[in-house]
Amino acid sequence: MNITLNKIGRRFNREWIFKNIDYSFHQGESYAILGANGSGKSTLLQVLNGSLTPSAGKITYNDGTAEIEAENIHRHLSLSAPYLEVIEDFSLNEMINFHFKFKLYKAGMDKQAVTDLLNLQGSHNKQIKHFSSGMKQRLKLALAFCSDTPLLMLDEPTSNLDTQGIDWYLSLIEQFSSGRLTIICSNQQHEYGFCKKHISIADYKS
Ligand SMILES: Nc1ncnc2c1ncn2[C@@H]1O[C@H](COP(=O)(O)OP(=O)(O)OP(=O)(O)O)[C@@H](O)[C@H]1O
Repeated sequence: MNITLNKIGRRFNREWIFKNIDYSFHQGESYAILGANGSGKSTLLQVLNGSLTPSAGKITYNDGTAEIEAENIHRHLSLSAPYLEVIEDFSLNEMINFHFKFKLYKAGMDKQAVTDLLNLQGSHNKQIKHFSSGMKQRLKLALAFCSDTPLLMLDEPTSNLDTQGIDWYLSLIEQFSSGRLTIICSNQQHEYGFCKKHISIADYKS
């Protein structure tokens, strides 16, 4: 999947969060969207994933053979973000079943492999509302990484993770990001150190 931004801007009421972004994201590359708290990283990610419309400019998605409509881009992407909720009343088992009704497993993965990856074998029937914040974060990441989509979008991927969790996240990057277009919103170097391309929101304020 390739994404092309042509003079993209987004405002809330009268306040422009960013303006005039001309940029191309390419399949197989990893990008970090960087900036201070409140600068507009999540807003840009939401524009990129089709959940917010741009206030100016044009966004184009192309899978290498054809253009994809913005309203259909959600089928091609996996997202992990603080504002993306898991279903608290579901058990782990139900959450995994539910998620993979809409997405295919990455090659070699199935429900057992996802549970093994989470290291939560004893928690199949535990309700997600009883998970710790770190366990919930691991679940969101595992669902995103293990879904067979060309686009992987991660907003603050290591929030609520301890040192071990951060190493685990980096191992998922190694194992599951190859060949995908990966876009990460972050202001923590350990989350995006492997990204070769950086987009600084501060460059698009005027
Ligand atoms: N729905 C909304 N209505 C009005 N303003 C909004 C809305 N969503 C975001 N904003 C504003 O847009 C700006 C950018 O917010 P955004 O969440 O994109 O920043 P961020 O860089 O991701 O921040 P953080 O690092 O704290 O997560 C902030 O000033 C925020 O208050």
